[in-house]
Amino acid sequence: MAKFLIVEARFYAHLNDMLIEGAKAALESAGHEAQVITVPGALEVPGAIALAAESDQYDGFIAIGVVIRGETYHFEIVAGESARAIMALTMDGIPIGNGILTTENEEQALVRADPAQKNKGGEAAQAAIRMLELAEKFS
Ligand SMILES: Nc1c(NC[C@H](O)[C@H](O)[C@H](O)CO)[nH]c(=O)[nH]c1=O
Ligand SMILES: CC(=O)[C@@H](O)COP(=O)(O)O
Repeated sequence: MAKFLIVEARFYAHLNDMLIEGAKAALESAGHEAQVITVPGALEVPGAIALAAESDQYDGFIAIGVVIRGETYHFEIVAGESARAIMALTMDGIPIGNGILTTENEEQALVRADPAQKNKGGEAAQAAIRMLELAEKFS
């Protein structure tokens, strides 16, 4: 059994609840443990993962959040920089699945957050599980 940390950017609570439900279901069905911590937004997720990875308390990580386009360029920064920083951590060998949705509107986010529809939270958890398997295989 591995220990995963779900790092959620709790900007849209009702959407996060669905994403976390899907992620936890995927982890539990694979026999793994899940804990959840919360940060304000997607820009804080990579830093929180980096801090938690440094603690050596967890085997893998799932980033959860929702970034919905508003009126300004800020969407590009939040969506792009959180993804870029998470990818950088992945390239450092930290097993991470990225379940941060980046959508044009809430309707698109709802379909992707819902475990009964596109289940992006479960998808991110499965990615993290696979990356941990590879980290163990190549260590
Ligand atoms: N607009 C969204 C944000 N913005 C907040 C940033 O992520 C960050 O918390 C702030 O800039 C302080 O550093 N975050 C989301 O997760 N989703 C959004 O739609
Ligand atoms: C993704 C965002 O940062 C967004 O929610 C902010 O909205 P706005 O660009 O209208 O300030």
